[in-house]
Amino acid sequence: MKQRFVYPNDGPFNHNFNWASIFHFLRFMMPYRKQLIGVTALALLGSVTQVLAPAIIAIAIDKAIQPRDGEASIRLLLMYASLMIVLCVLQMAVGRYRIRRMSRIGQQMISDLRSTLFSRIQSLPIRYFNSKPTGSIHQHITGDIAVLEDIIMNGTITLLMDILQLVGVITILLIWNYKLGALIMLTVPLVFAVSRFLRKRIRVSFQELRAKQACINAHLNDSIQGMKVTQAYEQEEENIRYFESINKDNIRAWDKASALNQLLIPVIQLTIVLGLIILFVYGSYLIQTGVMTVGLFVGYTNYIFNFWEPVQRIGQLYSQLLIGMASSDKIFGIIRQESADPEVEAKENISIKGEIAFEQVSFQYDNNKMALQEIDLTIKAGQMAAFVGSTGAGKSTLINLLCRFYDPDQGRVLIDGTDIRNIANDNLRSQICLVPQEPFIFSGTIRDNIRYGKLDATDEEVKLAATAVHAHDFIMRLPQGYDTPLQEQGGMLSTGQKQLISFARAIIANPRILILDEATANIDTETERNIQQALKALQLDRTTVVVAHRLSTIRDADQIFVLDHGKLIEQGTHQQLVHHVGSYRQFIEMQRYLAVGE
Ligand SMILES: Nc1ncnc2c1ncn2[C@@H]1O[C@H](COP(=O)(O)OP(=O)(O)OP(=O)(O)O)[C@@H](O)[C@H]1O
Repeated sequence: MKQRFVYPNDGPFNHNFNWASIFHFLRFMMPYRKQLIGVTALALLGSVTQVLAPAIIAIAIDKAIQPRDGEASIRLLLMYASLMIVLCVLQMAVGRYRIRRMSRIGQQMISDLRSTLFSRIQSLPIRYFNSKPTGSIHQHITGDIAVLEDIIMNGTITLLMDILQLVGVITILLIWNYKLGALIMLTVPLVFAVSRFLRKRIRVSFQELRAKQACINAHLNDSIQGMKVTQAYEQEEENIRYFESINKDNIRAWDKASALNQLLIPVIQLTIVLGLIILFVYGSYLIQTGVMTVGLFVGYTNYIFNFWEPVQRIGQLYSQLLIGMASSDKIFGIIRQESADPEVEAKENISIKGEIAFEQVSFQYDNNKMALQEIDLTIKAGQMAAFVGSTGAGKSTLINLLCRFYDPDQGRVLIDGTDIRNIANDNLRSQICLVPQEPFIFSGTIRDNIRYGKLDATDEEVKLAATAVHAHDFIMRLPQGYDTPLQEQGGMLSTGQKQLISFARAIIANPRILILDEATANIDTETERNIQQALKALQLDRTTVVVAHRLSTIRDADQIFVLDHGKLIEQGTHQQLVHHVGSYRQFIEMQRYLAVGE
């Protein structure tokens, strides 16, 4: 099927172990070290009982069953049986307690990790989000964390117990009869060779599986966000078909990965049979020659299974560890990312008056195309300035630099004469407020949405802000007024109403510099009038920068800057610019023409 959607892959995971991630993971475990040592001790106890059981059976056969000493044998047998019962009960009790403790520690660790990851994501530079599909970030917070959760809760402790069991079994096998022990383990290199052969293939196949899952996530995200467009263009069937195809790809990738992962099992079963043959041939000889007892022979039979069982589990855990390694690589990769403002302590905290200056500013995004070239402009404190220009001219890019979502490649952006790179981001952003083109509505009430601009605002302040931007009347007409719950993206509100709410949110924040990325959407005349009046209220007593699409909004602007292909080509007041033959005049004429046409 033709690839309709392109979701960037997270990149291959080529190495077996990324030491930086392992180190980071261990550092992350440090606060839990005492609890983990406790759980490890319990695991050790569990393994000891597991390892001792076949030895006790072997001794019971040799010392109590074989001698047939009547009552003395029965007493000994009862003693060994009681020992076995005590060991089993101990193993069960310790196992249950260990699992409960480990789940609690694991949950705490995962909860900490999730919070650390979430707070790191909050402080990442905007550039990071441009290069990542939202679905892939979801995958890290949900899917990758779930993988690590599984490994922390089950994988690590099982691995530890299996290793302890192996060490115990090997020690006993060699102590009892080192020649027989060594012979039985002759097949170990064969298993290693096969697992080495499979390792790379398993890794690649699990990596493919992960990529398919990320693709499903990304497509789900796109489909839900773009539902209106999908339904408007009747693309539902096509979307379902595409989803089914990537869903099938996912199943195929899973089949392949799990088939490869299972390949080790028959090899291990074969080695168990080989081990048993060696034991039966050489063991019988040792019994005949009196070197070995029947009890030890039975003990060896049990230990052969006890030896290969953990090897098989470790083999299967290996692929789980590889997936976990890929997940931890992604998670700690994000945590290691530099935040948008890494040297925050060294920065100035200033009280902003509101003068803005761009000094010889040039900038390009990652696509190497110049978005801004040598921009020089100054906006005095308290002025209203407007950026005008055709689509792609660089207006939003200027705003992005002013909010410090990006830093210029050349030149400086200054506020009150200070380079904004020297102002702490939270200090800067607490005094700058951006009202984006697409007003964002969070899940919550209207009151919560307005209060987002000032979390400790009183109900009265919320009402005052809404009144100032002419939103109060429409809010009061809603059934629950300010307590009307809004779903994400504010589905029940009109575009204009959403915009008024985001204006109220801005005015309640009372910033020194207000940036308005004006909506391009057509709105009715009444809402337009409301918005015009709201804008006037917003501009009082602060510097305002407007990215203007409707030129009617900026007639009174103190300065208008006209951009074209990233360059500043005209500047002045409306009066100055309309009397000059240039781009601004062309825009005005074009809008007049379109308005008459309507
Ligand atoms: N995130 C980005 N990554 C790469 N290039 C970008 C990005 N955002 C914008 N650009 C490019 O930078 C240039 C300026 O874009 P910008 O968004 O600043 O224009 P604009 O004047 O605000 O346009 P519009 O009026 O359509 O919003 C364009 O060529 C655009 O393709």
